Amino acid sequence: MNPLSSSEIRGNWATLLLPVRPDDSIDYELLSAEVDYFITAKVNGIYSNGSAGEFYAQTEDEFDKINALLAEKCNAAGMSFQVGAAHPCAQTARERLRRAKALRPSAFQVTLPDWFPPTLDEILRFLEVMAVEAAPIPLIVYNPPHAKRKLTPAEWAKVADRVAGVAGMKVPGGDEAWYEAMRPLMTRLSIFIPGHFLHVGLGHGAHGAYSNVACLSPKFAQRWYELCVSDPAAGAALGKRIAAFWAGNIAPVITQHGLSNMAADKTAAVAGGWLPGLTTRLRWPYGFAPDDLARKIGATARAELPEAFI
Ligand SMILES: N[C@@H](CC=O)C(=O)O
Repeated sequence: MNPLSSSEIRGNWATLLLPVRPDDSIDYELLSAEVDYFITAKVNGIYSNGSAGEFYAQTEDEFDKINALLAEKCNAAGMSFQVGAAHPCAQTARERLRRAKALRPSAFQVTLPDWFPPTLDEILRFLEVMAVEAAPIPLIVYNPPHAKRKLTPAEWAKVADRVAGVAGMKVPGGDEAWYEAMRPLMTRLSIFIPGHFLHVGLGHGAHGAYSNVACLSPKFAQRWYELCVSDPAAGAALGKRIAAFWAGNIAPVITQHGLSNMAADKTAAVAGGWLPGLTTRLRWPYGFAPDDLARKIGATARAELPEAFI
């Protein structure tokens, strides 16, 4: 694929959830079926190695195999794709990015160095080097709610000024004041907020979501994004129902059951039922939701959001 510019990175992007067998090995056949499904669903793009792709729990051989599979299928289908070259160790992240460059992704996703919270200078030094390594392929900075260091709007402005290779971000979003502070950056950086707040983010000028709603149903998430663009009022009305379903059913996987964000994403995917064989299992040592919880959430989803299952 060709590298994408910040203004081209928009819409509904699906995360490549890692299918894990009971013995903790990766089910590559199911991974391959998953990529095929996303291509058929005509999502705006696919990305590997977000949290639900479990980038932090892969050997380097596994990283290479997963991303080669994604790239081969996406390059053949003309589907935009991003490679998550993230790793808590900056040196390993740089090696991942170097090896994956030959796969010709549309962009790379990186997280910030993790062990000790980095200063802004350290963050800029990290991103400058990663951007030079990646060029001409741009970087997306994945700065999730649980990151040790969360960038403020003023710090994002410094990143944009100093590192031209950063094209976008994947962030939790914020309130009115946050969107107001981010407004000057919206023509320079692609801003992606959480999937279940897509309607709110788009209404404030954000560009899309690396989407947890696409975990529940990739096709529905795509239709909803397109509705938000063609008919913002109808998109917002549907968005309110999606957000209510999320608050009542998916968020409690984290807030009541004490599981991780990636456990919630996999629970949503199993509830959606679009990839037979996928389970809620995460790689050792992380806990995951029992299958009957996912089934129960799936039944609620079919009652509360029937249009997600047509
Ligand atoms: N945390 C997620 C976002 C989408 O569900 C990921 O990147 O995997």
